[in-house]
Amino acid sequence: MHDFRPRRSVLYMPSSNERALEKAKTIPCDGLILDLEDAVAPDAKPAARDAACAAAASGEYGAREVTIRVNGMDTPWHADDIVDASAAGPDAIVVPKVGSADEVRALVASMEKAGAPERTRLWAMVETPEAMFNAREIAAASDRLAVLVMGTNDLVKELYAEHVPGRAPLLASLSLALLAARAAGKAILDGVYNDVKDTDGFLAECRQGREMGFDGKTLIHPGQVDGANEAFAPSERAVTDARGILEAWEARDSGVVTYQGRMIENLHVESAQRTLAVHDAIRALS
Ligand SMILES: CC(C)(COP(=O)(O)OP(=O)(O)OC[C@H]1O[C@@H](n2cnc3c(N)ncnc32)[C@H](O)[C@@H]1OP(=O)(O)O)[C@@H](O)C(=O)NCCC(=O)NCCSC(=O)C[C@H](O)C(=O)O
Ligand SMILES: [Mg+2]
Repeated sequence: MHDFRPRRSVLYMPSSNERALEKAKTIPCDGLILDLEDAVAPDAKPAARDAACAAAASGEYGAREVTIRVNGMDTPWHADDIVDASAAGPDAIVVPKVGSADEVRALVASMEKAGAPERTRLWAMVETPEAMFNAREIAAASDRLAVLVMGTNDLVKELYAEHVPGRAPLLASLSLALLAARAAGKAILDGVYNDVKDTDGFLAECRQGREMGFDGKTLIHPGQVDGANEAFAPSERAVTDARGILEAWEARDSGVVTYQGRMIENLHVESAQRTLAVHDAIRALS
C-alpha cells in the first residue's frame, strides 16, 4: 500500500574530495549527493564530474541512494554534467535552482536525450523566490521528478534574510514547498544546517523539519547523520501506538473506536499504516 524509500539523512559531499567519496561507503546515511556545484571550484569541475560518475556507476555504496548534483542550467558545465551523469545512471540527478515547470520538462528531455536509464530520477532543488511561487507546478511537472530539495542557504541569500533559530524568515517558503510536494505526491527534503559543531541547534532543526512533515534532511557532515536518522524515523512510542491503533480498529464494532482514550477513525488508521510502513522500510535497510 505504501511504497516508501527512507531518505532521513542525505549527505552532500564535494565530488572533488576523494577521501570523502571513499569514506561515504561506510557512513550510515540513507542517501548521498555527490556535488558538482557549490562545493567544487571551477577549475576542479571536470575532474569532479569524472569522479562523481565513476562513484555512481561503481555499485560500491550499498543500499544508499546515490545522486549527482549537477551545475545549474545557466552555467557552462550544465550540459556536459547532464550527459555524463545520465550515462553513469545514478539513482537521481539533482538540479540546483529549478525555477519553473518548463525547466523541469526541459531537464527531463535532456536526461532522456542523453540516455538516462529509467531508474534515474530527477530531484529539483527549490531555492529561489521564483521557485517558491512556482512550487506547485514544479512538483507536478513530471513523473520523473521524485523529490524536492530545499536550498535554504540560497533562499536566505535571495531573501536578504538571516539564519536564526526557529527559522521564522523561512517558514513561508518551507511550508509552500511542502504543500507543493504533498499535493503532487512527491518526497521533500529539508535544507542543510551549516554549523557542524552546533549539535543542539542541528537537532532542534531536525525536530522542526520532522514536525513540519519533511521526509528527511540534507546534511553536510558525517557527524550529522545519526541525529537525522533518529529524528526522521518513527519513535518506538509511535510504532507501539500505531500497532495499538490497528489492533483497536480490527476489534471495533462501529465506525469509531478509542485507543488509550483517543478517538480513532479511518484517517488515523491510514496514518498508523504509514508509520509502520516507514518503520519497516528503515528496518529493511540494515
Ligand atoms: C564542512 C566541511 C568542509 C568540514 O570539513 P572538515 O573540516 O574536513 O571536517 P572533519 O575534519 O570534521 O571531517 C572528518 C572526516 O569526515 C570526512 N568528511 C567531512 N565531511 C564529509 C562529507 N560531507 N562527506 C563525506 N565525508 C566527509 C572528512 O573527510 C574526514 O575524514 P577522515 O579524514 O577520513 O577522518 C565538510 O564537511 C564538507 O565539505 N561538507 C560538505 C560541503 C558541501 O558539500 N557543500 C555543498 C552542499 S550544501 C548546499 O549547497 C545546500 C544548498 O544548495 C543551499 O543553498 O542551501
Ligand atoms: Mg544552493
